[in-house]
Amino acid sequence: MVGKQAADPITDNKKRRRVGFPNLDDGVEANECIKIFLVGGKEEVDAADSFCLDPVDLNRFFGDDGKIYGYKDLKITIWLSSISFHAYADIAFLNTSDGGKGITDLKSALQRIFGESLLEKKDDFLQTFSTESQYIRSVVVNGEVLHYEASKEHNDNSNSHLKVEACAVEVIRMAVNSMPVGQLYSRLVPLVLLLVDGSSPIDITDPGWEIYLVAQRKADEQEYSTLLGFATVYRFYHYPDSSRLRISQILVLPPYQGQGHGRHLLETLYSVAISEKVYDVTVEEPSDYLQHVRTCIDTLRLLVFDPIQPAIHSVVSHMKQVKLSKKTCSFQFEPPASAVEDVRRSLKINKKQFLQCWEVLIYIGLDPIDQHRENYVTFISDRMKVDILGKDSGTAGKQVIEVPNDYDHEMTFVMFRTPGGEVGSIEMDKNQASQEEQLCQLVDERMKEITLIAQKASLHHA
Ligand SMILES: CC(=O)SCCNC(=O)CCNC(=O)[C@H](O)C(C)(C)COP(=O)(O)OP(=O)(O)OC[C@H]1O[C@@H](n2cnc3c(N)ncnc32)[C@H](O)[C@@H]1OP(=O)(O)O
Repeated sequence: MVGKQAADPITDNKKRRRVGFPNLDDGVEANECIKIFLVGGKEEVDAADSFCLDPVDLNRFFGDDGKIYGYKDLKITIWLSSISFHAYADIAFLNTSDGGKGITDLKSALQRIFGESLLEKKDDFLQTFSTESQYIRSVVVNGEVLHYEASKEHNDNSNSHLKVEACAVEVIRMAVNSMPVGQLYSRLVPLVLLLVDGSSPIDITDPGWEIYLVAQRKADEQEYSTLLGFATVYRFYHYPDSSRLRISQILVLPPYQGQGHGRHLLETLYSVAISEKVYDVTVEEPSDYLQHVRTCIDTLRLLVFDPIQPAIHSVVSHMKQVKLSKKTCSFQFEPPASAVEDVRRSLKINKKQFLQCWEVLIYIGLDPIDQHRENYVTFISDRMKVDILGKDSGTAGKQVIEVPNDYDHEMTFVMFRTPGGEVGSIEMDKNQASQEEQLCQLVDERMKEITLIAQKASLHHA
């Protein structure tokens, strides 16, 4: 025995290791083993060039660590119909074994995303392309058509079945708390969960919710065949006799993004707000890209809104003539209260959004910006300081501290006042240096956003 031990140490070590850590299962991240395809017909299921979705984060549906356990070589392929919004999951693996972390219940995890629209049998799923081919049409038949836009042909590289060819695109408005519409929304929930960051489903029984569907039909046909996108909007009461519209979720299906449908949907919502004399329109936690599209639209609307042109002109000419110092200046760079009110009343743009656009309007007014860039950056930097620190940001005894925050760079600062306003000078110097650095970084980012929006807006305005 002694001789054998001495002769075969490797085998023995291996055995010991196995006893210590029996079949340890590292699991696999949901993001790595699940692929979801959006398909518009039977023939696209299993086809090599189907349209693959890019979900924000699949891991969040799978436990605390986002992992799936107990499967060897797991591959999950999900087909999501863009006709009826049913889904089917093809789950393939070599074998299952409990490696200490159990065997993940895939069916219930997938149901948390896809709910009742997840069908068990592939044949049933394939059948929906014929049995439910008129699904969208049957839902929107009683809807109110708000907008007509003859769409152009797009020569992009997207999947041919999902491409919007010569067709008519309309926005159709419906209350969510009616049977067919509530059911359609329920079938759209998986797309909302997968593609709208941080979203959760709306309450389809609440009469305050409306859905605005972007639907397309072929030019030579009367019936709608494809849903391109949608927005859910809540109507809040506003004292004494009006309402506010809040856009909660807006989604253009990925194959149709970047073709102007999001823009048209927002423009339609604004025209509803204007014609129904609502107080204003707000957007619930807009993503960066939606905020970009929204600010492009609003800037274009503001560029042709006469009542505010004198106020823009006054700020622009002051900025062209005077060198702004970093110190506080008595000139009023903000839009006057009357302009804020005119913009809200006529265009339904709320004050916060107007201030975002105001910066772009001043930038465009200074064109060509080069010789006024320094002044403009001071203006932006001062505005950001006020946003972050409050009006009296120059006062001693206030500091900015950084707070981890997943949502918004601009919210990562908190101001606090130290007791008696006294802070150790070395400590203060360090903090101020890093505050300055961080502020510079935020100003840089904001300058990039403004430049991009100004370029787009000038292009469309010209
Ligand atoms: C409150 C919330 O819901 S936050 C979450 C928002 N939703 C999401 O993030 C989900 C995923 N994203 C989406 O659904 C969409 O991308 C949206 C809703 C954000 C924007 O909708 P889209 O249809 O993609 O935007 P749209 O096409 O109108 O405008 C985007 C770009 O297309 C350009 N465009 C406009 N019209 C056309 C056209 N006819 N042809 C080609 N491009 C066009 C615009 O100039 C714009 O370009 P830019 O980004 O370079 O400025």
